Amino acid sequence: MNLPESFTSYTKALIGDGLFGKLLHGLTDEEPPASIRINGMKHHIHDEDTSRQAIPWCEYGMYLDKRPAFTFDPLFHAGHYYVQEASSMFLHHILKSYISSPVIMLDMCAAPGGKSTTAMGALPEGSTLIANEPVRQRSQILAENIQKWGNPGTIVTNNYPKDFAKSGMVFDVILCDVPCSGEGMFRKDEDAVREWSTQNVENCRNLQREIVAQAWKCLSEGGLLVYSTCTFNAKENEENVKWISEELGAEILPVAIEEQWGITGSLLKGFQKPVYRFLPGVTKGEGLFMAALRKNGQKETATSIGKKKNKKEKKERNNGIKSAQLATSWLTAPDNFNIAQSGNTLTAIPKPMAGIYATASEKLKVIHAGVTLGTIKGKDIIPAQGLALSTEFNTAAFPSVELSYSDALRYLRKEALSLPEDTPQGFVVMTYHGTPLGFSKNIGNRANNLYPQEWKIKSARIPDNDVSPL
Ligand SMILES: C[S@@+](CC[C@H](N)C(=O)[O-])C[C@H]1O[C@@H](n2cnc3c(N)ncnc32)[C@H](O)[C@@H]1O
Repeated sequence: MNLPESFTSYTKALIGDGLFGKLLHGLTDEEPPASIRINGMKHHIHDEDTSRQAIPWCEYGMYLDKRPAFTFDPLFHAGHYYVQEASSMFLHHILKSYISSPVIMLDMCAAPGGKSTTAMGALPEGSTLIANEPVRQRSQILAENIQKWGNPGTIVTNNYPKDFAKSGMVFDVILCDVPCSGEGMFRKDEDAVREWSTQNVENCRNLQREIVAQAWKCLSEGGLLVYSTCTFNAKENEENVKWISEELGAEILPVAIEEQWGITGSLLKGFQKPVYRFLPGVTKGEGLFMAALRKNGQKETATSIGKKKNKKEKKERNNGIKSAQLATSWLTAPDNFNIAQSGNTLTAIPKPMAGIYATASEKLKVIHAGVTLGTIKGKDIIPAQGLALSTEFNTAAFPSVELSYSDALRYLRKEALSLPEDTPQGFVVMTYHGTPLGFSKNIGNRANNLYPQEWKIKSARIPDNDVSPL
């Protein structure tokens, strides 16, 4: 790896020769450790499994001995786990340290969804998360990953931070996992090395401050801001945290850590505040920086938004009422939801998030919310992929067909499958190891594969054996 000279000289001066030697070894001689994070709402972790190499700062995280081709694991597509490098899971530890009752959280820079799904595993039940991504194409990937995860308490938006600042919405917790110069990605992504420059570090720093300044306007008094980058330099890290503290008045919060985790503290001279840096070669994970900050002031929660009623929401609910009666039987606890109709699409919105959903629909570009139930087509409602993957899905509402490993991959490649002869006509859930993958429509002589075109596996290869790490 050819590290840029100005990166090397700056970083050496910042972290010292000893740490730099370890970092260099980590970047050039060590394989990036493979790790996944289990979806606790879909998959049970067996405590007695002593072979599991736990990630100490996240109860759902585990290191793997090798990196399987996750694409060929149907359970990966069904949202049983997320492939995430270990350092990023530190967000779980921060949220667990400071959040103990339901909150409304905003993930401002959320695609592809690693930290949003981490947050969902850490926040108390009854919380709502808005996962936002301003880049349109990336917001679609985010919506896909959020739906695979299957937690109904999520809204996905496609907006810029200034849109949130204008919306008047407030949040108890905001994560700014800001775009950065990506030094922490050097060993995984050669483009990160090629694209690095001191000018880009400066540009990133300015953009990061802009994002945080807008986010700050949406943070409730007493609210928690988590600032995060995947880069090493102090300009985008300590200097920004110092700026947030001095210019915006944030309190920098300590998080309990253990020495053997190998997390490095502040490297900026004269700034001895609690911040957390993960260096390859020192920590078992990729490069990352995180800090927890509090907006000082009288504690008030954003949950009051959830109590606001909105005319638009009521109208949508009334329009959808007939089809809604049918679609609610598709949920395990329909009484916990309101049904919203937008165009021909029916969506189930958890009652505690009704108010925030209404406000978000009015002020922001919402591209996914709650559980997408289906699309009305004539007398039919075509069940949605999001329903099949939701943790709220009542699987008993449809007949199901259990697929073999190779058929499951064929289904995920959107190939037509022939179903057993005794399969009833109509919509059928395709399962693998009892887990829903999606729907087909059995029309007698054949079955239409309803797996979303944009989600399908593109590779034609089918491994002989199941590659699942679970
Ligand atoms: C570090 S990545 C986020 C990774 C994500 N949090 C995860 O864990 O999967 C930063 C994201 O910020 C988005 N972004 C770019 N410009 C932005 C802006 N002006 N405001 C907010 N986000 C922006 C990028 O498109 C990118 O998806």
